[in-house]
Amino acid sequence: MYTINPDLQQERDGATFNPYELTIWWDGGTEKHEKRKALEKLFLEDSELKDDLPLSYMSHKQIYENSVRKAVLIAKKLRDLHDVGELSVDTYTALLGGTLGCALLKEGNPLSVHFVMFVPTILGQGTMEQQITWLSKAWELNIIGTYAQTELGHGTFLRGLETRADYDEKTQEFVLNSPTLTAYKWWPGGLGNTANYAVVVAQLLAPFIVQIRDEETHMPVPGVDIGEIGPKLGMKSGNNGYLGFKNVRVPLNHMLMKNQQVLFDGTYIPPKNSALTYGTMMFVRVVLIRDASLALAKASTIAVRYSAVRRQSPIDPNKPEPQIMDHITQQLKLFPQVAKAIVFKANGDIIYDMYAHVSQEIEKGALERLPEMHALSCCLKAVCSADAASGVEVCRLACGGHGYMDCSNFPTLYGMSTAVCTYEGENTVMLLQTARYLVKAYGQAALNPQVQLVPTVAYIKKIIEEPEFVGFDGSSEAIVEAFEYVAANKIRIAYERVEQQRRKGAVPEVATNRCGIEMVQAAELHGRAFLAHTALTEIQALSQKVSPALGEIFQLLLELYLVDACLHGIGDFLRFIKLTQQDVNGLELHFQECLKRLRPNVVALVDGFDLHDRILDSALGAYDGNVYEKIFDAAKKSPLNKEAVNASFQKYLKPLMKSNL
Ligand SMILES: CCC/C=C/C(=O)SCCNC(=O)CCNC(=O)[C@H](O)C(C)(C)COP(=O)([O-])OP(=O)([O-])OC[C@H]1O[C@@H](n2cnc3c(N)ncnc32)[C@H](O)[C@@H]1OP(=O)([O-])[O-]
Ligand SMILES: Cc1cc2nc3c(=O)[nH]c(=O)nc-3n(C[C@H](O)[C@H](O)[C@H](O)COP(=O)(O)OP(=O)(O)OC[C@H]3O[C@@H](n4cnc5c(N)ncnc54)[C@H](O)[C@@H]3O)c2cc1C
Repeated sequence: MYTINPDLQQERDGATFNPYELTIWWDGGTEKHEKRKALEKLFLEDSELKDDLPLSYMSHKQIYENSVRKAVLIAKKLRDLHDVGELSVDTYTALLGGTLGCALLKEGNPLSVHFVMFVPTILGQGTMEQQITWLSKAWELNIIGTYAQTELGHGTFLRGLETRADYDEKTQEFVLNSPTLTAYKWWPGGLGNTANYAVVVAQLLAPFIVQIRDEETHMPVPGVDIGEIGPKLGMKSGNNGYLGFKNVRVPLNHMLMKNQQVLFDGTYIPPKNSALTYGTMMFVRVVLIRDASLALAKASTIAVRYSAVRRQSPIDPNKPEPQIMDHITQQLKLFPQVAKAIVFKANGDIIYDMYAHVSQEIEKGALERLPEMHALSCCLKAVCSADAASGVEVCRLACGGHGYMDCSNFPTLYGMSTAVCTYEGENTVMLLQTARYLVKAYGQAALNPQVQLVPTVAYIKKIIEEPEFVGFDGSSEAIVEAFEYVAANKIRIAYERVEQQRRKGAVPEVATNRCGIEMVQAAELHGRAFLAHTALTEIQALSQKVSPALGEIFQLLLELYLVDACLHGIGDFLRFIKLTQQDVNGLELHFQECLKRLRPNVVALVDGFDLHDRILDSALGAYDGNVYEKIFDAAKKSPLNKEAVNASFQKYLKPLMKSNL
């Protein structure tokens, strides 16, 4: 019998808005919502896509083989959808890392990098002719590719990559070599045992399409040394691999030549902007902002539902134990994560649209907005992924001991979300990229007050025009303005310290390294100021478009997000703005007031994310809230419970116990 836990039901009955309305916004409209539901039905009800045994009880090899089996089933279904004309970009996204994809292959899909990086690189870096040659084969999965850039010795510093592609004019071929152990490609997803082609980034820092396995036998082609890199913290079925080359020859036209060319006679024509080679990474960084929102939505759904069901420790000694959500410190942990999920979602959508616009301009040869887009995508990728990973961990801790169980799904969620802090550009490195741009922008504005800065950094000029911040009243508008003011001052400090170092004779790179701490702080605050600004404009506008009941909730989430963000950075605010004791008290009380006001609606809010139980895959977070039954059922699946006495008793324990007699 399907019964809903009464505490959870009571929460739902007490909500003041309809979660379905939130779901429709979250999904991007009714049509997209219906498509998502149909897709979930198609994939989640397929018994072949379910795992009988939890992954924790499978071996490394079993996990991989099972993931390939399922990845192929998913790919076949995608092909069927394609044949009936029902395949859209949204479908791909959902199935390759989105919520649905993570439900079907919770530890990663060995074909993800094929779709997320191999195909986009051909699109972004290949000439029209190269696209015609490779794209249909890749879409149809006649070939399976990966993106092999990182090496054992270098991931961040791409100019330090050691893989060589030397041009042989006589045969008009490139010869690929890994001259050292550290030149081996290391990490690419799907490279271990799955892919037979790879985009290989080699010096001259260009992408090459290289066949790495035979199309029939799947044996590595001569001169290629491939393997899988072994177990990792998470993403256990990503099939990350290594790859070395010894005199592997590829034709000249296997170098992807949209942005840079090598002619038959070996003449090299460099790209208009060297960063164009890094285009695929920018695209993925943009997508990762939405992924951060999804990670927080999942984690907060699990922890909020559990906190409505779990009762512990009386608050009033004369009353029964309350739902743990009534401990205010529990609200402190959970509610900001719900608010961040919504704010990151709104930001992710905006950035995605901005990226689409900028990449259209780039296609036409207009590169003016590329640096701005790069700077923004880097710091947002860093800030959102870091907040998502720490938010998932906060939610796990908020579930006490049971949060530590695999069956809570927090270990997997954490493994997946913390990986984002490293891949597609390690977060500190990303912040330093943004900082470099910000410091330059500040310098331009400081030297020439008439200079026009691009919209996302235009606020920097305010502190030059009006060095004093006046009129902080604790409102959302004032917090956003203060955030920009604080960020601008942090950028100013980074700029001034870099200049000081340069005056002392340091070359720019050394000066930047000496000021790295100021630089990352400035970039983080710039990211947070952008998130706050967009949250204000987008969520306020959104509140007007939905029902008054939901509008009120959006406003409340906005306030909660902003006050929480402000209190987290209060040291910086106090440093640059004349806040009084009363102002800070006001912020603290406002924050607590937000928690109190959100309390009756928080279950409905996470219900509004509408995450299917299979997507959550958590004994603690299921819609029905039958937590204890589900924890027990999960424990029963342990192979150690299949026999009353384990063989180790006779073999080891008993002799030990007897020898003590
Ligand atoms: C499912 C998961 C799959 C995971 C897959 C992966 O992880 S795949 C592997 C993922 N791997 C990674 O993510 C590796 C991370 N590493 C990198 O991306 C780069 O090596 C780097 C950006 C750190 C430095 O690069 P560098 O040493 O060549 O550059 P520099 O610092 O000397 O700056 C030179 C100029 O270029 C500019 N610029 C740079 N990038 C871009 C861009 N994308 N766009 C536009 N512009 C860009 C920069 O701002 C600067 O401009 P300025 O100031 O001169 O006007
Ligand atoms: C799960 C996963 C999947 C991946 N998939 C792929 C893939 O499909 N294809 C692929 O090519 N790669 C892939 N990668 C590799 C990934 O892109 C790199 O690991 C990442 O770019 C970081 O590079 P690194 O490992 O060299 O770190 P490092 O650069 O060695 O970082 C180590 C430390 O050094 C610091 N550091 C490095 N440079 C600087 C600097 N300039 N200034 C200040 N600090 C610095 C960093 O901040 C960090 O604290 C994957 C990685 C993971 C974890």
